[in-house]
Amino acid sequence: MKIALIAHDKKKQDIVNFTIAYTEILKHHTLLATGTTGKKISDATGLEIHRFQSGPLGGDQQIGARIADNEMDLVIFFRDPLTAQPHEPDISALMRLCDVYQIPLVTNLGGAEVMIRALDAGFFDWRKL
Ligand SMILES: O=C(CO)COP(=O)(O)O
Repeated sequence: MKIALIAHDKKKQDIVNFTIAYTEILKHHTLLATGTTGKKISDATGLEIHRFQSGPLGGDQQIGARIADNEMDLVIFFRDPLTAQPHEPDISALMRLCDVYQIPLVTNLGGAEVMIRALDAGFFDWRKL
């Protein structure tokens, strides 16, 4: 599966910890990320990650484009709900496209914990249809 990994600055340590914990599952998938998030994850885990631009510089939109092209199966996006983001329209657009194309989206650690187990259990096989 093609999985997007994104985290706002105050959530980056959370996504690093999450990917360390689930490296054994994630290494079997194609991983893509916004720039800074991807660098932190690959430095911490050694996972191979395709990195787009940083979020504020267009990375969210690049991931949105992949969704529109049916080239993304899951979006794990650790959002910071307590800090205003200069690129909020890009973030909204990315989440909107997940809804347009029925792409599973989780926006916090709790959702990600459930989704990664579902992924490992084969619950994403419908995406191959
Ligand atoms: O801002 C982001 C998502 O909206 C994340 O971008 P970075 O991973 O480049 O920090």
